[in-house]
Amino acid sequence: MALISINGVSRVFDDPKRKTGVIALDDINLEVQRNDFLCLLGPSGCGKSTLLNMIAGFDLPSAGTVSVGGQVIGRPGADRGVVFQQANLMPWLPVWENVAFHLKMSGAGKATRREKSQKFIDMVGLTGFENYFPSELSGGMNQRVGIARALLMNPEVILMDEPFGALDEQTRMDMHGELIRIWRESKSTIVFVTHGIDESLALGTHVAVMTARPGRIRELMPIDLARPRDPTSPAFNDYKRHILSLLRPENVIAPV
Ligand SMILES: Nc1ncnc2c1ncn2[C@@H]1O[C@H](COP(=O)(O)OP(=O)(O)OP(=O)(O)O)[C@@H](O)[C@H]1O
Repeated sequence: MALISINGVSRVFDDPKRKTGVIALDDINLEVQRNDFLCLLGPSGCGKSTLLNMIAGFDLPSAGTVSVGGQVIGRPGADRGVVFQQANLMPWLPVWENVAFHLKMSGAGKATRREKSQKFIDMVGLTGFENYFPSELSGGMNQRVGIARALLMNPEVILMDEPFGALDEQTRMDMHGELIRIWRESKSTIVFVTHGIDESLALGTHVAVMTARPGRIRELMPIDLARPRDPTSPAFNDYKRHILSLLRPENVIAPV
């Protein structure tokens, strides 16, 4: 059985100003297996975040269902960890307290929080920075704290909404390598929103290409590329050309 099942999901937002509705998602059907790394790829406004928010339980479909582990999602839960574009850390708390934030909310004592956070601080490569504050860290390091915070709850699924969108190119590429290592070590299942074709091909075991207005899945493709992935390889560029043809069907690039 798939870990995540999205069945006939549509989402219509009211637009009271224009007295009409915006069809953000139209009849989405997708399955994500345990340990998949699915990238949701598409142009701005195609409904990627809306779909991710429904898996997270922040929003509900207008029609259809989203299930995780066989349970229909109706609200957020500890089985789903979320990482946003901004790490949303508490600036007044050191790294280890930010990582253990959800444990504090559930009433765990300081010694337990400190101990449990260490494994994940080590996993994201922040050993030695436990007592630093977010303002003392780079953007990439702050995102690592956000990832460690999501991992600590041992979620079934990690949901990431353009988590590296605000990082420079070099840091983003470094973070791709780190995330793949973390994904393998933690044996997690990841759904990752991006509008970057290269990013989706660097990361995904699968890429779901979406089209805009109304948002639909144009194609779900398994990515059969060895890791570490080489963005200059012919196979990588074959995938890229195919994705471009899906995103811009009127503008197909001839093979070279
Ligand atoms: N709360 C809302 N109320 C009304 N319309 C909304 C709301 N949230 C999203 N939309 C609309 O739904 C569509 C999809 O938005 P969404 O943010 O999911 O797209 P996206 O693919 O994640 O875009 P981006 O890459 O720019 O973040 C857009 O047309 C957007 O304007």
